[in-house]
Amino acid sequence: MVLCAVRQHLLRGSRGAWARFLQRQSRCCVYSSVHGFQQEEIREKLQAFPGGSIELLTQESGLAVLTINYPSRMNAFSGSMMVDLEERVSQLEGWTDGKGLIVQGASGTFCSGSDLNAVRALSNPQDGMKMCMFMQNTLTRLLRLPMISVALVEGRALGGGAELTTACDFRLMAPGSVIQFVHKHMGLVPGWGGAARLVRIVGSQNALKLLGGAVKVDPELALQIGLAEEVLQGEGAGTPLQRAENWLSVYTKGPAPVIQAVKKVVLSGRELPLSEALRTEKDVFGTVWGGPANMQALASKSKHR
Ligand SMILES: CCC(=O)SCCNC(=O)CCNC(=O)[C@H](O)C(C)(C)COP(=O)(O)OP(=O)(O)OC[C@H]1O[C@@H](n2cnc3c(N)ncnc32)[C@H](O)[C@@H]1OP(=O)(O)O
Repeated sequence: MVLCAVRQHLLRGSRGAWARFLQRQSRCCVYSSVHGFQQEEIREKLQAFPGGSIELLTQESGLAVLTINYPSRMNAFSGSMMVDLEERVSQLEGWTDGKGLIVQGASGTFCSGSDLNAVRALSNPQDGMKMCMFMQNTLTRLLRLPMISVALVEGRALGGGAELTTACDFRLMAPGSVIQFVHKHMGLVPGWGGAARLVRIVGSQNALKLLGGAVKVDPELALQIGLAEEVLQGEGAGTPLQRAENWLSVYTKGPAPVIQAVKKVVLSGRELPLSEALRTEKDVFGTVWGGPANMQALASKSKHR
């Protein structure tokens, strides 16, 4: 009832207020203090395991590139990189011009999972669960960003690195690259939300095979089961990053509010029960209906031949 009143008020009020309301909704995390999760406490623990960085480059075109950068450890995630990632995701949430995001690893390889040195030091179940909640919150927010995201996989995406690829809308693989959920070999299962997302991407049968067999997924198999969208072929066609940018630009062409609306309606269809998804779709529709792009298209009497 109260929410309805707020919604009506916002609808009657500015379009910006409603957009901000929707944005806040998409920032909701999986875990909060209600679940015994104390963000600051775990941040402090993670910061005690430094090394590497997460770099964010935003471009005027509305595309951003997020780079996992710890080449001397094959881009494994140190504790401070987990905190960095959370901060970069916050920055992206506030980027009103954002339309597309490419997540890549530095120096020709994607990510070798969590830093095993940090894993050894945090090996008690309580700390492990806290790290897991922190990463689930961050990766859920990454997947829910109102922009179309791509994991550009070169080299290896192992363990948590494989999980990270599933927190993007699409996976593009370079020839010779591998995605491998190695968790079973480590006596583990995914904990960063990778299993839940994998089931939604490739179905439960394929997910069982990939996790149960710790299968090395090459580009051919990834295409076959729907884990990857494309293999970035062609030596002369620029760097893998340029090829990924070209691939993504097809889907991010157009005004930011429209591209963001596209992502929001697909996201709600993916995550919400049908009635709720339909209501969200209506709300998002209301943010673009009569908006500048819509008015311009009407004025130019655009044809779609
Ligand atoms: C969430 C659950 C998880 O993510 S559990 C972590 C899962 N990942 C792993 O177990 C990866 C273990 N590493 C490997 O299998 C190999 O190092 C891979 C990545 C295949 C690379 O092999 P190779 O090309 O021969 O290089 P290398 O072994 O000499 O590695 C270079 C340096 O990088 C390091 N490294 C690699 N991965 C990690 C990691 N996850 N954590 C910490 N350090 C890692 C290696 O130890 C090696 O370091 P150094 O040169 O010996 O000092």
